[in-house]
Amino acid sequence: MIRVSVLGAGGRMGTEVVRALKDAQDMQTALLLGPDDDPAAINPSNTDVAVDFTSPDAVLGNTLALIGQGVHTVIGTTGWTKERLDQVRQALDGHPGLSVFIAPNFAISAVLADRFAAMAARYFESAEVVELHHPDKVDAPSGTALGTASAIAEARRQAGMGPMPDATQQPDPSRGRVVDGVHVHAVRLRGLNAHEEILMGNPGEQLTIRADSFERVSFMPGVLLAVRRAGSIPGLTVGLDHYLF
Ligand SMILES: NC(=O)C1=CN([C@@H]2O[C@H](COP(=O)(O)OP(=O)(O)OC[C@H]3O[C@@H](n4cnc5c(N)ncnc54)[C@H](OP(=O)(O)O)[C@@H]3O)[C@@H](O)[C@H]2O)C=CC1
Ligand SMILES: O=C(O)C1=N[C@H](C(=O)O)C[C@H](O)C1
Repeated sequence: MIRVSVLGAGGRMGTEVVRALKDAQDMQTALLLGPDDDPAAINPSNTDVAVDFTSPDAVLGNTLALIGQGVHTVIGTTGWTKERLDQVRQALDGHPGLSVFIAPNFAISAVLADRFAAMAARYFESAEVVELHHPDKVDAPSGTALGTASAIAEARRQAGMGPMPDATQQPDPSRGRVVDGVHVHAVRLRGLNAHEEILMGNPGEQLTIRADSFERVSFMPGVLLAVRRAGSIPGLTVGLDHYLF
């Protein structure tokens, strides 16, 4: 049995993870932590894998604490930057064999959408990303959209493509956040869950790639896969594609 502790267990994702763990034959819940609990309560004597769905403010501190405790960690929480990832890598240096796995998105639809976007990017002059979420989400743009934009930018770089056409000139234009040269737009609307649309255009044609997570259960197969694979790739791994393709 894999003993799994959950940080953020009372949240929207944490609740769903606890439910999924109860249904998984090969897993058992260990500690369930909320914002007032000390992540250092989690250690190898009570936990094989810790899962974090907390908040962008809390996740780095939790991760460093869990590395210090020598516990494999699976993270869905957003808020990662290059600098923060470097801090995790540095902390892992002293812990050979330990793994930290971060997935901006655990839904297969979103992972595939990203992959398709990276494949398509070199063939289109223009590309923009629109993410649409429930209005209780604290960060914008979504971690998924940031990853998608970077993947598109990298594919364009590899293909030797220049900047996208854009004649916008007014002093205070509304064109979303520019991530690595790719415009990313965020919609917050009651009734939505988690959705992403990747738009690509050429003269006279357009490709739209869309992923919809209507319910949080859509993330659970990916979370359970990452828990089962914890420790299989030592160090820091970002993206469910590492376990899927
Ligand atoms: N990778 C993926 O596939 C997905 C990622 N996410 C990401 O997961 C994160 C959580 O989302 P969601 O569940 O909707 O958010 P919620 O706000 O519903 O849940 C977060 C929970 O974490 C708790 N919390 C905050 N700080 C700490 C802490 N230091 N230690 C333990 N618990 C803490 C909160 O408590 P309190 O409310 O009392 O502060 C809350 O219960 C977000 O970053 C979101 O973007 C979401 C869906 C899918
Ligand atoms: O907060 C959410 O809900 C989600 N967050 C993740 C993100 O920011 O990409 C994943 C998914 O979009 C749902």
